[in-house]
Amino acid sequence: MPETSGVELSIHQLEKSFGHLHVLRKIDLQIASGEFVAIVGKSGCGKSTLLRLIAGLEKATSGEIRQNGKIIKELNPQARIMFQEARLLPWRSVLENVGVGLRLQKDWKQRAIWALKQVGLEERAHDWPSVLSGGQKQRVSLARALAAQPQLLLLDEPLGALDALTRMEMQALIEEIWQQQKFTALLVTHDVNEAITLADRVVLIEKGTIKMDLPIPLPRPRNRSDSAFIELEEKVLAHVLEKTSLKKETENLKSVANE
Ligand SMILES: Nc1ncnc2c1ncn2[C@@H]1O[C@H](COP(=O)(O)OP(=O)(O)OP(=O)(O)O)[C@@H](O)[C@H]1O
Repeated sequence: MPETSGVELSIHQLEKSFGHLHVLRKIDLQIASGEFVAIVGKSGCGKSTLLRLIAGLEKATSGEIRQNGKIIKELNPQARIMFQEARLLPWRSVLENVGVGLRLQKDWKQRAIWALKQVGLEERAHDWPSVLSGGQKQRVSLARALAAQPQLLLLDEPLGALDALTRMEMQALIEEIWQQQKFTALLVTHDVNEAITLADRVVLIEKGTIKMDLPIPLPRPRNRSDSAFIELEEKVLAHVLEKTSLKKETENLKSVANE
C-alpha cells in the first residue's frame, strides 16, 4: 500500500453548546499536514467534543473547521477515529472487523491484511476478538482505522485502559506508523507524559478554551528520562494543575517516589 498524506486543519472561533452548557468557546487552532497534536485537559473540559466536531460527528454551534480549506459540514471522509474501547464486533473475525468499513471495495481483504501487518497481528486474522488480550484488541482497532488509509487519525484516549507496559508499546507503534504514513494525528489524552512522548505540540484546554499551545521540539523517539523532556512535562503539569496546593501535592508525591 502507498503511504498516505495528511490534511491541514484550520479551526476558527469554534463554539459548541449543548443547551445551556457552553462546552467549547472561541477555539482557534491551526494544524499542519502531517503534524501530531496532543490535546490535554481536565475531565469534562471538551476534548472529546472537539474531536467529534472534527470527525463531523457533531455540528458546531458557531465558528468553523476547515480541512484543506473546505468547511467540514458532515461526516469527515478523511478521518478515522480510535476510542478507549476497541468496539469490535464479537461475531466477526479479526480480519472482518478490520475490513468492516471497506466491505464494498473489491480489495477489502488485501487492505485489511495490510493493516493487520502494520500492527503486527496478521497471524491472528482468523481469530475471534474474544480470544485477544486488551492490548491486541486495541491493535485491531488501530488496524481498522488504518485500513481506510485515513489522512487524519483521531485518537480519543485510545490507550487509557491498557497496562503501563502495553501502553508504552502501543505509543511506540503509533509513532512508527504515523512516521511511515504521514497522516495528521490528533490525540486526546489525560496522560501528559504520553502527550510529550508523541506530539509535536501539546494543546491544553481549560473550561472550553485553549489555555496553552506548547511546541515539543525534542528529537524522536523521545527519551522520557532526558532533562528537557522532564522540564516540559513539569511545565504542562503545572498548567493542568493550576492550583498551587495541587502543584505542591505533586512535588511531595515526587519526592516520596524518589526517596
Ligand atoms: N451529546 C451531549 N449532550 C450533552 N452534553 C454533552 C454531550 N457530549 C458532551 N457533553 C458534555 O460536554 C462536556 C464536555 O464533554 P467531553 O466529553 O468533550 O469532555 P472531555 O474533556 O473529553 O472529558 P473526559 O476527559 O472525561 O473524557 C461535559 O460536561 C459533557 O457532559
